[in-house]
Amino acid sequence: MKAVHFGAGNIGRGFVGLLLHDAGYEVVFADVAEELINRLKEADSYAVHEVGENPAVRTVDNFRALNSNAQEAELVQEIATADIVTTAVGPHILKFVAPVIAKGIVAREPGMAPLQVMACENAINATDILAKEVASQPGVTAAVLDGKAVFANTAVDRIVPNQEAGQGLDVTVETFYEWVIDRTAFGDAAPVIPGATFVDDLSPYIERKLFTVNTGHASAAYFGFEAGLEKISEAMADQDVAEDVRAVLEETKQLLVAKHEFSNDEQEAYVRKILARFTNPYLPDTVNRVGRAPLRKLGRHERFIGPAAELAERGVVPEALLGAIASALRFNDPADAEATELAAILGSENPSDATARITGLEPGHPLFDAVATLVEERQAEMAGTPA
Ligand SMILES: NC(=O)c1ccc[n+]([C@@H]2O[C@H](COP(=O)([O-])OP(=O)(O)OC[C@H]3O[C@@H](n4cnc5c(N)ncnc54)[C@H](O)[C@@H]3O)[C@@H](O)[C@H]2O)c1
Ligand SMILES: O=P(O)(O)OC[C@@H](O)[C@@H](O)[C@H](O)[C@H](O)CO
Repeated sequence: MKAVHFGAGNIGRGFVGLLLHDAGYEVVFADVAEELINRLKEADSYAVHEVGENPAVRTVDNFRALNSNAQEAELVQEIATADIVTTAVGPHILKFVAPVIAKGIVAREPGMAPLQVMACENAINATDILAKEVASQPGVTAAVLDGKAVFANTAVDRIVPNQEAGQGLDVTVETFYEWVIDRTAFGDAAPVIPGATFVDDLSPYIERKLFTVNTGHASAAYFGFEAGLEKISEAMADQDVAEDVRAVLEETKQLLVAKHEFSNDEQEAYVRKILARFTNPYLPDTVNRVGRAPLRKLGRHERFIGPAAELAERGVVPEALLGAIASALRFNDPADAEATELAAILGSENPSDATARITGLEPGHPLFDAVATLVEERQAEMAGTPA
């Protein structure tokens, strides 16, 4: 069995690659980072260090690696003969990996089992985004894809921080993990991945994950950044930050319980478990990594505006989420390209236009004015004049 995995970064090596390896797949990593790919080509194995409660070291071997820019022809052949394709590249990168995936699908021999494609990104229905990109490639139609590939949405959860320099290919991760996969896409031929959970309806799981783990995580990052703290565990040790994060997760809990079939007690237990994960002192995770790409995180269906908009539509003023959104607007890490772009938008557009551009909210939406007020306040702060 063979899997081609795009993105040999933190979650690629520390989670998806590990679980596919443990499921018996040979993994072909495809990445654009030349040095990383060369290291993978030269290595026979790497170690995944699981830190926290019940620490363990796992070994990943039986992999190969390809540079997806320089070795496209080889990559097409690997995809043409693979059982599975997964990605962990970031939601905005899916459009760049779609062309080679499309070529690989088109090159599959008639009679082969369909390629099973799963995007493992932090976004609602990321695989649908990838499938749409694949289907829009020249020469690819629904008829061409029919029978040659199936696309399944997934939710992936494991905190994998940026790795220390000098660690080589080895990855430090938390012990917890969860990979939930939409079973319905596969008919009766779902892959066997012992570490994954297959469900008939993914939407409660992906929303619970994104609006609890990622909403809470990003809140800790932005509140922590504002407080001048470096690590997520330090942010969570700060009483004010911890209380603010808790308040945000109370609001998303309210939405998730109202919307899905999670009981209040079940969601409360989930929240507590997630908060405990953020405090893991063995995990060197930073507010800069977790807060990365604030424009993506402030998107319409993302971890802040998504739940806040739905609460507002239900007549609830999401005070704590608005506090986190205000904090996200202040994330001005100079090393983050999206933080720079965010500052440029705030510096050049009126509050209403900037709100629409940053969040995708439409004027007239019940959340719009509250966010526009935060935008205006942030603009005044940046200009050094009170709003
Ligand atoms: N790190 C985590 O804790 C975690 C957990 C769950 C989900 N995720 C999601 O997984 C995805 C990847 O996150 P990460 O933390 O591993 O990031 P990362 O930056 O460590 O890894 C991304 C990798 O993708 C590669 N890449 C970029 N463009 C590419 C292209 N065109 N073709 C092939 N490879 C390309 C990069 O070189 C990099 O190695 C994101 O969507 C993230 O939200 C991350
Ligand atoms: O990957 P992002 O940028 O969407 O979010 C940053 C972190 O919150 C994220 O990577 C978490 O560590 C992960 O989602 C945990 O499962």
